[in-house]
Amino acid sequence: MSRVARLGRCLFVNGRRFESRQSTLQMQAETLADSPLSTSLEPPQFSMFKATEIAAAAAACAEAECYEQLEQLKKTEVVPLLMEWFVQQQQIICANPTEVAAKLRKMVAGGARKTVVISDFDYTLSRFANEKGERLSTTHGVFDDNVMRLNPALGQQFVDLKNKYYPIEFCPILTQEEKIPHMEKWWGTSHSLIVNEKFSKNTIEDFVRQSRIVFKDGAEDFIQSLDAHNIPLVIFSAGIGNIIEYFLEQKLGAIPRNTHFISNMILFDEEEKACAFSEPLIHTFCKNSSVIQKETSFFHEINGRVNVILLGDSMGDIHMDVGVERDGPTLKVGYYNGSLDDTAALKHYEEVYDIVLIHDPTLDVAQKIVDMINSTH
Ligand SMILES: Nc1nc2c(ncn2[C@@H]2O[C@H](COP(=O)(O)O)[C@@H](O)[C@H]2O)c(=O)[nH]1
Ligand SMILES: [Mg+2]
Repeated sequence: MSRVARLGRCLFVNGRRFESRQSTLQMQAETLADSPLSTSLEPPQFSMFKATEIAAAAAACAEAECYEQLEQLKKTEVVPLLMEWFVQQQQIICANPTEVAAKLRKMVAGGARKTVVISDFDYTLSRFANEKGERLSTTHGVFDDNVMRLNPALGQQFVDLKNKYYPIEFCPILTQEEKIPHMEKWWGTSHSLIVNEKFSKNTIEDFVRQSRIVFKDGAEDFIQSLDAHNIPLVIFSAGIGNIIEYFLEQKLGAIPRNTHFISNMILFDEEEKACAFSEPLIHTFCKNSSVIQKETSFFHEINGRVNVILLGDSMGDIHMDVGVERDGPTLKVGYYNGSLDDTAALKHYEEVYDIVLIHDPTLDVAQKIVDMINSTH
């Protein structure tokens, strides 16, 4: 006759812990009902109940847990359907579908309450080019465009900086370490031009209204669907956070409650004139925990959100999840805006991003992933 005992939610038969829930459930129903429970391992209050009542409680508890796990498994049945859709899309490259499917299963099982989205802004939530293939603006680029109209000499300085440093940023030969001093020089010089000109908050808001920043198709719906399901959105940008805020206010009417920013912020004086930039400087190659203030106000909101969806367009975006304390998966979705002939660059994106989107002007993939997570809870 086997000796059966329960400790909390664990079941022991002859001292050995039973792992499988199904067999546990079956065994509990059959075994506990007629075998004397070893009271040596049972908490004293159990001794007041008859074995049959304990058996029924144990079976019910295991059944509930087993049911919950079966429900969790059912939820993840949607994952193969999404993977099938990925495979059918021309613009999607998924180098390791098995690993992506495993991450998606964990995210679906965890649900919206365990999920956080960390996204770059320039050329990730915003479009890289318009339908004619013309390059659209970054948040810094708002000054390139507008200052040229008001003060051509100063405007040319912004444009010269971009023409000099943008090729360095995306140079396939220089290492990130070799690029960093150039990035610091670019960001520092352009921020100094803005502060020295003492642009007012109103002027900058007008610049945004007249800028060539364009949301990716579906970006408004994506951001609002995250807010509707209480999924935090952390916009981690080496651009200018104020520009992103003004852009969201102008496009969405208000900044959704769930949306938070880690970015370079223009500081204004009492006359609302630009007087400084926030520290530390955030450039393309330091988008990681080293620039996150430890007591960031919204950290309490993302605490416990173990599953991360990371959206980026550059190699500098792949470590934006570093610093979020957790043990869940990060699903990295990368927008590739480069040339299809540049096979080395494309291969590099496939190595660092789980899903690579080729010249994709939409948020469709990210929306499908979030919809799947939301639909199963
Ligand atoms: N036109 C300019 N673009 C700039 C300048 N400084 C930086 N940048 C670009 O911004 C993005 C970073 O933003 P992120 O949201 O994508 O992290 C970076 O890729 C640079 O190309 C500037 O002075 N002018
Ligand atoms: Mg970007």
